[in-house]
Amino acid sequence: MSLEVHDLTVEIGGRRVVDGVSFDVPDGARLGLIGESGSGKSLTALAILGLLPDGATAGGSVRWNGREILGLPDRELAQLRGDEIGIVFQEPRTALNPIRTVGRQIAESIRIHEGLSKRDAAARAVAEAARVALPDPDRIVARYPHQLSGGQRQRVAIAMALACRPRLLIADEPTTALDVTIQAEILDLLLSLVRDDGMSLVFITHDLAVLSQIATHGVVLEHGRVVEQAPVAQLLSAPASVVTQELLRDATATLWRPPTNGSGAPEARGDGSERTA
Ligand SMILES: Nc1ncnc2c1ncn2[C@@H]1O[C@H](COP(=O)(O)OP(=O)(O)OP(=O)(O)O)[C@@H](O)[C@H]1O
Repeated sequence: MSLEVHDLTVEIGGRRVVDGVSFDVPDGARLGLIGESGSGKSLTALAILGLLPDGATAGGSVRWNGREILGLPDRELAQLRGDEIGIVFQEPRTALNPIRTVGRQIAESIRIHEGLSKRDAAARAVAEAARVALPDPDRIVARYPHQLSGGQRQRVAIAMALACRPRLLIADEPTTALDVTIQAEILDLLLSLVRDDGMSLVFITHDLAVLSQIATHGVVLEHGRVVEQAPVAQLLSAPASVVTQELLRDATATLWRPPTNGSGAPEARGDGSERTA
């Protein structure tokens, strides 16, 4: 199933904050949307998902599996989200209900979409907790979000997003709120889950180092416009735009440094699998 975004615009209060963004995500592809804060990454994702804030309007075209989904009724979009398109946001605290156990929340997202009995969904919740490598899944499902670490909460949010095996995952800065070691673990987890299922991925980040670990293709945004789009290996080794050059300079050195190939130019396999120290 493919996602085709064509000439997408978003206006808020008469201001055009996404201005003619186009990109394709073929079945199983992993694409990164990258840019500085305020460049329009989140609003692009929210427009695709039909989750724009009140007062924002979208134009252009978003086709999912050949079908236009921009402007679909809320009900149909809600069904699409969760059935076929999963979402993970930056701050798992806001995605999780503080007064429900994490097992119940995972089970609910399965029940809504698959119509399982409570008992079957509870059993599946344990399996899904194990799938995202939560420790002691049998017992952790009985805990509340505040009893988990930030990384564990993000694993729960990922379990909820992927429980119904969506074909596309949209992840908006899912590791930004976490410390560097946990960030790397969550990236590894996401990459293996996405690969195992052959899912497509749209991954939003402001960090080229993070992008290089998870995506094969990058779309660089500035002021709501695409300034460059290329395989990640090319963005790393021959960034064409000033924006990408600056993103390369600012990439988190603690996680990743471009290896030198003698000429001083960075190398990358571009499949997102390398993690050099
Ligand atoms: N609810 C809103 N009301 C008004 N303006 C908004 C709203 N949300 C975003 N904007 C504006 O739209 C522009 C793009 O915002 P967006 O959140 O998409 O950027 P971003 O690249 O995701 O940034 P960040 O990395 O900080 O999340 C920014 O100028 C922002 O100020």
